[in-house]
Formats: sequence, C-alpha cells, structure tokens
Amino acid sequence: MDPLEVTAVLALPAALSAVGVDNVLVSPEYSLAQLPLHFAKGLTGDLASAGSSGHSNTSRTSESWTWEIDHLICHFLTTPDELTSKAFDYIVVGAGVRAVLVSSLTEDANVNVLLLEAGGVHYDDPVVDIPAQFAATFLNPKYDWGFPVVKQACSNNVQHVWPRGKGLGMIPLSNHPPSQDAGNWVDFQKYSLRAETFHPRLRRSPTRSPHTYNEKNRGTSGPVGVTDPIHAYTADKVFIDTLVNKGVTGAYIASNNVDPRTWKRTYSASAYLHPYEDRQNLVVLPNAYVTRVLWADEKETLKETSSPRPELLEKLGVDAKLDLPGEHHFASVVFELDTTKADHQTLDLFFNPEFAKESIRLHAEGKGTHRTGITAFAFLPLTSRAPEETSAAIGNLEKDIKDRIAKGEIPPALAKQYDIQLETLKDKGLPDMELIAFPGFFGAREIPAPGKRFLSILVMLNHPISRGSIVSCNLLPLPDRELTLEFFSTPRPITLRTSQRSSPTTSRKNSVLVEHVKFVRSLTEIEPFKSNCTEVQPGPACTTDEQIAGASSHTVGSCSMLPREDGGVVDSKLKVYGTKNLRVADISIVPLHIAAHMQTTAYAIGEKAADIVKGVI
Ligand SMILES: Cc1cc2nc3c(=O)[nH]c(=O)nc-3n(C[C@H](O)[C@H](O)[C@H](O)COP(=O)(O)OP(=O)(O)OC[C@H]3O[C@@H](n4cnc5c(N)ncnc54)[C@H](O)[C@@H]3O)c2cc1C
Repeated sequence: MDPLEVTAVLALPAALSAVGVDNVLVSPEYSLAQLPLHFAKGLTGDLASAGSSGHSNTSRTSESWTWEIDHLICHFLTTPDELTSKAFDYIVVGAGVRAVLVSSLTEDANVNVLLLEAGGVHYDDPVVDIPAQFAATFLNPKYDWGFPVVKQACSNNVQHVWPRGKGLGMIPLSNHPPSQDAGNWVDFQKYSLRAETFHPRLRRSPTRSPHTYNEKNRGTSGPVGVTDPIHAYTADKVFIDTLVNKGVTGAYIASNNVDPRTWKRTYSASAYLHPYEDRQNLVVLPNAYVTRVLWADEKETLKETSSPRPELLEKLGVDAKLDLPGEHHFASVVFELDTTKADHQTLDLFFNPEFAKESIRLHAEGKGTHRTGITAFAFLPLTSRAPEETSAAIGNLEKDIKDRIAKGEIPPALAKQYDIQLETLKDKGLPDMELIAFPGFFGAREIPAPGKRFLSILVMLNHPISRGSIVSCNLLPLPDRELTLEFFSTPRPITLRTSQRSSPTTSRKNSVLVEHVKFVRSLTEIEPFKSNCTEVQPGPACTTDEQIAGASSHTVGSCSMLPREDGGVVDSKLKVYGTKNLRVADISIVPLHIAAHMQTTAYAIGEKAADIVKGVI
C-alpha cells in the first residue's frame, strides 16, 4: 500500500475543515496523573479571581462549541474564518513542546505555519506566571483537561483523574535533567542545552540546603529561563537532612523554570512563541480542537491522537498498531509539621487570603515566597531501601515476568522493554524511586483544618512495570477516549514479595510503589523528621498494602519511536509508519520511562524535531 499522504486537518468549528497542508505534525498525547481534586482550591488565595487577563476563552461541552477570541492579544492570533482561504506548509497540532518546532520553522520567512491549539492563551496570567502558583493550574479546566479515567479493581476502584496541560505552551515548573539511562545521552545533552539559559542564584542562603549543579549540563543561551530557587523551605532541610541521616544519597534542591530577572515562570509559549508574534508566516489559532487528519485519497482517516488498539480502531476504520503508554506511578504521604520546632513557612499559608494578597504584592517587587516552586527532591535507586530484600524482590519480579513470557502472556515488544527495566532496577547507581518534598498539604483525602502546616512527600515510581491504554471511542462530533491506567497490573499484577507484613491476600498490591511508600513512612524514625513530622495521610490507621495503593502522573509511549515490529508508531525521523508527511513530535514518542520529570526531555525532543523537519539532520 502506498504511504498515506496528509492533505488537511479537520478542526472545530467546521469552517476549518478545508485548511490545506503539505505536512502535518500531530501530537496531543496526554499524560496520566491522579491529583487531589480539592488541592488547587486553597492555594490560590484570591489569585484565581484576579486571574488571567481574559485574552481568550472557549467553553466546550459535548453539545456545543463556543468561540470567543479576543483579537487584541497579539496579531498572530486569528480567527477560523480568516484561515479557510490560506494554505500552509505545516500544520502543527497542539502547542506543548511543538512551540519549539513552530518557532524554528518560521525562522524561514518563506515557510508558512499554522498552529492549532485546543486550549486558550495564558499570557500575563498570574496563575501561570507566578512560580508558587503552579498547583493552581492542576485540574482547573482553564489550564488542565483533567480527564477522568476508567475505574479499575487493580487500583481499588478509585476514580483517578488524568491532568494534562491545556493552552498555548506547556507550563511545567520543576526542572530535572534525566539520569544518563535516558538513551542517547550525548544527543540529549546537545538539544536540552540548546533549549535553556541557566541563571545561577543571585544570592545565597547559607543556612539552607545548597543547590548544586554541573555547569556542563546547563545551557547558557536557550530561550527557556531556568534558575536555582531563591527561596528554600525549612521543610526542605528536614527532608534532606533526614535522608542524609538515614545514609542514603540522592536528595537535592532542584532548579525551576523561572527567570530571576522577573521571577516569572518561563514556559514553551513565553519562550518560543511570544517573542515571534510579529512573524507574518506564523498563524496561531487557540481554542481550535483538531478532530481528524484527512488523507489525500480521502478513504482513510486517522484519529487525531494516539496509537489505539487495533480491534477497536477497526470499528472506526482506522489503521493503528500498538498502545503501550507507560506512567510514573504516584502516591503521597502527608505529615503535619510541628511549628514549635521551627517556623515552618509552607504553601499552606496561601489558604490565608491576607497572606496570599501580600505575596502577590511582594512578587511584583521581586520578593517573597511566590518566587519559588517545589524545591527539594530525591532520586534513589530501589536498592537503597533495603539492599538484600530489594534484590530478592527484583529476582521475584524477573521470574514472574519470565514465566509470563513463556506462557505467551506478554507481547515480545513489551518483553524487550522489561529486559531493559529489570537491568535498570538491578543497577545500584540508577534511580527508581523519586521523592518530592512538597512544602504544603498534598493529599488525596479531606482538606486539613486551617492554620496547620504540612510536608507532603510525593512518591513516584520511575520505572513502572504496568502499562495503561488510551482508546478512541468515537471520532465525531467531538473525540471521546477511554483512558485506563492499569496501575498494579500488567495485565495481571506483578508483585514484589518483600514485606514480612503482607499476607498472601494483600501481596497483590505489594508493588514497588507500595514499598517506596513504606520507606517514606519509616522516615519518622529518623531525625529531624522524627521531631518535626507526624503522619496524617494515609495516617496511622492505614496498615495494609491495599490501603496504601495510589496513583500517578507523566505518561509517555503512546506513539513510541521504535521499530515497527516492536510496536513503534514513528520512525527515527518522527514520521508515522506508512505515511508520507505525518509526524509526531512530543513526549509521546518516548517508549520507556526515565528517571526524571519530562519537560527537559520534551524540550530536547522539540529542538531535535526542528533539525529533523528542517532537514538539518
Ligand atoms: C499537572 C502536571 C504537572 C507537571 N509538572 C511538571 C514539572 O514540574 N516538571 C516537568 O519536567 N514536567 C512536568 N509535567 C510533565 C510535562 O508538562 C509534560 O511531559 C510535557 O508538557 C509534555 O509536552 P507535550 O508537548 O508532549 O504535551 P502537552 O504539554 O500536554 O501539550 C499538548 C497540547 O496539545 C493540545 N491539544 C491536545 N489535543 C488537541 C487537539 N485535538 N487539537 C489541538 N490541540 C490539542 C493541548 O491542549 C496541549 O496544549 C507535568 C505534567 C502535568 C500534567
């Protein structure tokens, strides 16, 4: 069969259906995560209502689609009607990391690019710009799609929600170059350095844990501003000193995507789009939800996203290969801080409207807590928990996987991934467990009484064994998806039998993640955690593994760059197999999870994609 050729995209409203193209870049891959639904309510103070300057707004329901675009924001934004008469060399769908590509392609004034973004524009929006407000975007429909996922018995039938960025430019905050297990390190380093300018901290606080960095791994002239935090929390010191006293290394103060000249966040739209709004060859249309890519022969259509399950896509007349998205599994343990031991200033203070208001005022003067996001992290090898127990557990896991491969329960492509993951888990130098010291309340259950201060330790699994799925249920009028997380299931659970406390019935949930949660709970036996922190969630009443089980964020791999026979969706030039001019250029091409948050990798992908699409490499 001849490769499929893209001729147009179909976006809502219907007026856009005739937009012609030579090339199409498709992205919209959403990551999975579960976050406490109430979380964002408290932290914003009155900021949410102070809110965005209201540049654009779209309300979307399954019945209606409303357009309200404010033309005044900047001239490169346009309306659907203006577009129908134009032809473009490239149509880019989704303005996450693809903003990098758009900026690079439009350097050539002869190349016309249309960028269609389903969300709105957030320039000059304090919720986005102010670093300490990062949590205010979570599950807020203005910034976050917040997809509900299918409830599953293997994760206690909890209703998880899957946050995904919505709007012009991906806006993550904490900045973590991955460990060197991330594939081609030299290539990665080249492109990630190209994206950032690192600003070392202007002033140093000798009493707090220092930020350390290797100059060779920091960029000096890229568009994304990154700095080490001006402000570190007392809770960070409690966290880091406790890990040091426990004898494990890997805790540090991380950098944030913040420009210290303005103390505002930098994100892909502010770095790669806003500065180029006078380019006549760039047309950006926000609030444009792409529903279909139209092929030249008009016989076949491809769903706007993902690499769904063949049997379901058959019903939709869509040809697709594999669906194996992976996810950083996630849980949290919340501790109340004892303020008689130290003046623990945490993000909980934003629950107080007066404090929140004063913080906004201070930020405008370049002062105060609003300049900083999350600061303290630790990346630890699985083996740092309890070396002997852990290596026995990894042995059990390996045996379990091999048995299932022998029974034909695990497809060959996934078996290859498991081989790599098992080697990573065994490696004493590579991190598998990530701990985030969140200076405030970040729990999945009830909101705490006002006035208290908290330290939440977020526990993330860097190399999860489970795989989820994203399945298209219908194409039009609006796309609908079935999102499944499959936490603790691959497809049936793979267990680590390390805990003496676990009975045979509870061992089903005795996953690596649960072991990590137990590690965090055990920190209360060590100083300074011991005197400063009392566990409130999941709380002392929670003693079985089932009760501990949690959820996650950061999905990759729904359009993996792999050989076709291993279930790959794109080739090494980002081209979707079997097509002539359709590419995917975003985090969904990463086939296997890495020990880092994803934005640095996403920017590296964006920078390299620009070289690929322009034919530089
Ligand atoms: C809540 C949350 C917090 C995070 N925090 C961090 C962090 O602190 N540090 C870090 O390193 N990483 C973080 N990440 C991960 C990081 O943000 C993502 O890995 C990264 O944004 C992925 O970039 P992307 O371009 O692939 O996708 P996205 O950034 O999700 O961009 C996809 C874009 O496409 C648009 N879109 C989707 N469907 C359509 C359609 N049909 N038509 C048109 N447009 C469409 C969406 O609205 C969105 O703007 C976080 C992720 C989440 C969800």
